[in-house]
Amino acid sequence: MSSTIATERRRQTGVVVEQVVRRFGDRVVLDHLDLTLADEELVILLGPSGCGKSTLLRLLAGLDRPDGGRVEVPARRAIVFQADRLLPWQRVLRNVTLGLHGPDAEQRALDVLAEVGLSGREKAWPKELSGGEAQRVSLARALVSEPELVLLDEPFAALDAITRLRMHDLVRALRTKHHAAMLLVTHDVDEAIALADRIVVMSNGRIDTSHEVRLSAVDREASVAREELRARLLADLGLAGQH
Ligand SMILES: Nc1ncnc2c1ncn2[C@@H]1O[C@H](COP(=O)(O)OP(=O)(O)OP(=O)(O)O)[C@@H](O)[C@H]1O
Repeated sequence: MSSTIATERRRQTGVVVEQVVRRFGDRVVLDHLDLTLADEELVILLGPSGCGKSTLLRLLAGLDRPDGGRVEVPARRAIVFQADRLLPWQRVLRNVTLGLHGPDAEQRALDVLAEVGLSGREKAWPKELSGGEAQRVSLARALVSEPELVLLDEPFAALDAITRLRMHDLVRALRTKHHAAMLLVTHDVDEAIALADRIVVMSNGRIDTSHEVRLSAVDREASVAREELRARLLADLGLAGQH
């Protein structure tokens, strides 16, 4: 495999990461990592702290470049971070329309704010929002440009448990509507099981496909299957016996 740098963009959705290497000084954080995402697939990326999950998302977002390997991503991408990163001096609506062009930009922003349950809050300032509302604005901002790929870096980690469950329902609803592929990083095994089409685990700078899990609605609803999967994922993360 050659290690030429070739970050390609293409029209289709879906993602191909092939033999990607990223180093920081002497430290190899991504070590010939492979990952693909199919069109409209929701993949959850689990992995211990510091293993390189955010580094991979930043590469896919185009915020960083690999030292080797190949990254193919769709042209329209959006990223949602753990902290909302809203502009505090702009109202909610303007935070969503930023970077949008065209006469229908405002209407599109209002529509997507309605989808995330924030109709009527468009004139609020970010500081007036709860953590859950601010993250819903972040989701609206990500989705308003109709991305083919949405990257979510621990988007709900700072929220309380009930708000987090509501956000899971919202993500499921938004997926049906927007048809984007999604790659979501989390430390929360239950969040992974609740949302994923496929769960992948990263360790030692790679994703080991022998540990990946595909989930059907049936697996998700059958409590025995869910408990087995939970135990297995915790073991993969080196957290066996913890809850
Ligand atoms: N710009 C940078 N310069 C130097 N080192 C970096 C840089 N970005 C990331 N690293 C290092 O790369 C490693 C992986 O970081 P990364 O943030 O990708 O991990 P992570 O899996 O997302 O961790 P966490 O789950 O704790 O958020 C860390 O050791 C980090 O210090």
